[in-house]
Amino acid sequence: MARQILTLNQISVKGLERLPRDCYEIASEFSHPDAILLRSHKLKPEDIADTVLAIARAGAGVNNIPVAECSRRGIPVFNSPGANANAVKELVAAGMLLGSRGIVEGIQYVDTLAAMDDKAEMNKTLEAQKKQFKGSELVGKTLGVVGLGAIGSMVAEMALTMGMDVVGYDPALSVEAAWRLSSEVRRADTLSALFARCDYISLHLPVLDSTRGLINQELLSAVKEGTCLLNFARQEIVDEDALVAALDEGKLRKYIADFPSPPLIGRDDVILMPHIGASTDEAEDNCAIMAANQLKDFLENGNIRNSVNFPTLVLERVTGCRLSVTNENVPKILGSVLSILADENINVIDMLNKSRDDIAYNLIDVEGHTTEEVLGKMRALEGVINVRMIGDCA
Ligand SMILES: NC(=O)c1ccc[n+]([C@@H]2O[C@H](COP(=O)([O-])OP(=O)(O)OC[C@H]3O[C@@H](n4cnc5c(N)ncnc54)[C@H](O)[C@@H]3O)[C@@H](O)[C@H]2O)c1
Ligand SMILES: O=C(O)[C@H](O)COP(=O)(O)O
Repeated sequence: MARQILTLNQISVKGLERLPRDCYEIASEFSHPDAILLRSHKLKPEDIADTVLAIARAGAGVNNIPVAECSRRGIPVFNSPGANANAVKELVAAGMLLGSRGIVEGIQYVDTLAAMDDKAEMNKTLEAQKKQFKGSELVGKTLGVVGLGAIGSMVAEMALTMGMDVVGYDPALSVEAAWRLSSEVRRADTLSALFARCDYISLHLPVLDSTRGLINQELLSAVKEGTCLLNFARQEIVDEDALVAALDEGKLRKYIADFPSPPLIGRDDVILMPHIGASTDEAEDNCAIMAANQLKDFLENGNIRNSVNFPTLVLERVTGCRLSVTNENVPKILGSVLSILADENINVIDMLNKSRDDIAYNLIDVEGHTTEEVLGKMRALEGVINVRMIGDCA
């Protein structure tokens, strides 16, 4: 029977093509889907049917998904790290240029000349007025990058090639991300040290409980006078009252962001875009392909790559029948699962077990076949969250 994939946003066709129609039905309405594929749709716990085995986010941020609830229910949530990083980097480059030159103001001024039909008069007027749109160059200025993951590291690299000095701050930097980073990026030990010395600051960290409102009044009051703050990460990372105060006081010269909000719209010192950081053909394709591939491999093989709540676990198939077991990360459960198989004379050929936070996940390849009754015994064990037969088990 074909698996049903519920799409809650428009997903690039190139990604959907990874899910062949003879094995997958894809639609924006299913009452009992096997999986959900989405972008920024705000997913409520009650909208996740009991049949859902996995959720894939074609994009980076997963703050629109109730991840803790998914973990409790044993549902892996996947994202597509890095797949839209270049798109965001390019928009940040545009944002920095919009912050350094009177581009937006100049364009708006030119639009006011539409009624002037004398070309010579127009030239004379704008040559006289253009001094108000003078800016400064990025070369030699200092950019602070907060969050040096997939996007932040690319933004840092781009700024270096534009002749800027780059300072970075990331207390949770992964080893992989550190290897990607240019040695020319200088390290700030604290956020306030970064805020005190940069002409431009660009945010590239996720919104988490620990980062919500991170850019607060204390930091913004210590910012170098005339700094331009760029936020292409998430609105919630910046405390809006503190931001407005810093702009009103002239501490911040400009705020350039991908997240409009009523108190910010219409201000001369704010440039807002409608959350288009990842809206390029290339990023939409890359994210959808990565998300669909990960979903397919999970549904067909139980493998987990790029999950935000499950451990990475990939096991080559050696038999037709594979079992996946998700359980609370406590002792003895795996032993009990294996005892059930042993009692049934079912031979284990290969297996892998990994844990992450409160979740343990196991793939067990068995010889021959197994039955729903055996799985029922496993499901009845205390601490087992779900058990799935994958492949030719019946
Ligand atoms: N505007 C857009 O359309 C758009 C597109 C893609 C991503 N995003 C946002 O950008 C965020 C980053 O994306 P990414 O692909 O670079 O993710 P990533 O996971 O590769 O990098 C995030 C980095 O932030 C760091 N970090 C975590 N907490 C931090 C803290 N308190 N201070 C400083 N750094 C911290 C992490 O260690 C990591 O290195 C996403 O979570 C998403 O919210 C926005
Ligand atoms: O986190 C992300 O990947 C971005 O915010 C992109 O969101 P989108 O897929 O809705 O454009």
